[in-house]
Amino acid sequence: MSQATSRPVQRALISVSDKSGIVDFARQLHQLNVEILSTGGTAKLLADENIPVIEVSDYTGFPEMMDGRVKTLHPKIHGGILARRGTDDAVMQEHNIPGIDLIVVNLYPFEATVSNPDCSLEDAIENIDIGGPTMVRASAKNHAHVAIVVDPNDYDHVIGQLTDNSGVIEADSRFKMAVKAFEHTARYDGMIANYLGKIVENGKPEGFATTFNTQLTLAQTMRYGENPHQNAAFYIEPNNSQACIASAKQLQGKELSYNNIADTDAALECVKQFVESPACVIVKHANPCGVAKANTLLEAYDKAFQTDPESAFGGIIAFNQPLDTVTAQAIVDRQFVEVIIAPSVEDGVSDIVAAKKNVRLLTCGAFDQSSTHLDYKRVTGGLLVQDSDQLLYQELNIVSARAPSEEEMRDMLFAWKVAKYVKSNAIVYAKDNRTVGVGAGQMSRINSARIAGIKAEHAGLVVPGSVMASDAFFPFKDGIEAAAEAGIAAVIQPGGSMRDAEVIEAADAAGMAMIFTGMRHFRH
Ligand SMILES: NC(=O)c1ncn([C@@H]2O[C@H](COP(=O)(O)O)[C@@H](O)[C@H]2O)c1NC=O
Repeated sequence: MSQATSRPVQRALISVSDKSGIVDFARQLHQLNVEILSTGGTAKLLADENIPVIEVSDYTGFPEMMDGRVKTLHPKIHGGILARRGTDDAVMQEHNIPGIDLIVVNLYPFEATVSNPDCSLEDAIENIDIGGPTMVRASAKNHAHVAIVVDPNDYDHVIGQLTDNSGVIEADSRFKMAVKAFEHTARYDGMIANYLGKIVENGKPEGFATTFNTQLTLAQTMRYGENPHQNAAFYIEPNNSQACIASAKQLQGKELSYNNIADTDAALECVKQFVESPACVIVKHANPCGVAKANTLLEAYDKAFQTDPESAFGGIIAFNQPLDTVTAQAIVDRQFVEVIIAPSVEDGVSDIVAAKKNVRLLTCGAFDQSSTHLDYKRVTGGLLVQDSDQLLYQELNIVSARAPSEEEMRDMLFAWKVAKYVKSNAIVYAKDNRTVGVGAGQMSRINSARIAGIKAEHAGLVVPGSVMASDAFFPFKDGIEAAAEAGIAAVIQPGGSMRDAEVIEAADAAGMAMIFTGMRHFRH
């Protein structure tokens, strides 16, 4: 942090596009005897509110020109901001450059402008603020002497500082606001580069930008990462309004760990798929180990738990509807759980979960099914970026001789949704809207099928009559034969193998119904 100046603020420059709160703020500055300089639109607003203000054009002797492209870009402004008080006093005097001690700027709304699909390239370019970021960066650089405010939420803090410290803004505050200012301009330039880096010949943005710029904010540092010898932190995206782990509210319990966050994300994203009736997903090590939907949340939880009680121990439980007291009580009475997350909790739930003070209870708000985002995966030396896997199937094509029954069809669609959230190779056995066995993350599909069978056996669940979902096609008929032997009645899979004919033949030989979805759901 640079050495503090203890000079009171005498002069402020205010130039804002987002004018919320500015009138009150400026009025208070005036009452504190701060002289206010301001640009056209802001100056007019303040003058209309009877706040004494000097227009920047009068101050510099230069009119605002070129449709606002040049307003504050003048040595009298930038000298006043950048001058090192004590070091540059003589030169300031020589060129008649008074110091400007407080800069209040927010930028042309580039992000909002380009979020309109009809925005032209010309409009976008005119909304690239030049004078604003120049003042923001200059004052942030010279935070030893100057305070920069880019966030209307900081107006009260600044007034508090000026009032409490006889007109001085403390060094610590100036430094923090300077960091915020550089974050602000970095994000702003990142958005511009992302937008322009996507522009194709017709002047419209398309596809992926030539560089990847994003700004995530530190939400939490952790005691450790995936393992105790790894340092870790959680960064979140700005302005996130969707129901997700990044915006979830923790009502009680220990601090979320790295693995808690990853697993809660997996559980929540899986349960979000079930909209029509109460559903529960229990996740262990990023894979659903029990999923069910039912008439009540309690029944859904009970069925999900029964799939794999062994694995559910220490699991993460996600619900798609407000958590009620009966279900909360059942969880607390029955099992060790790391995290419980639901859109909201009913009255009394927090008191029940409080009996287990370490259990993390989170709410995430109502689900918005329409929200889409990009998925990122770090590889050494790079980042893989893709659309998130939002779709479910391309078709539901009955390829077997026998058509599935209504119940089989229902269970196959249920199992298919779950399989999307199981690490590949994924095999999900299901019956009556609940998982019967889940085989996850195996290097061969047949082994995932075997594991699903073993899981069902351990839980004492009956496989015969269940359906099977496979996240990708069966390369050989052996997977189908093994499933038939276990008593699987119907199979849902993408299809598309070179040996589809053999696979279908094996299903027909076993009297199984088989659906091709035409869409694969690998998850690595
Ligand atoms: N060109 C300049 O010298 C300049 N100086 C400040 N601005 C911006 O003008 C806006 C405020 O304009 P007004 O006060 O006229 O509403 C602010 O967002 C500020 O960042 C400028 N505009 C764009 O670059």
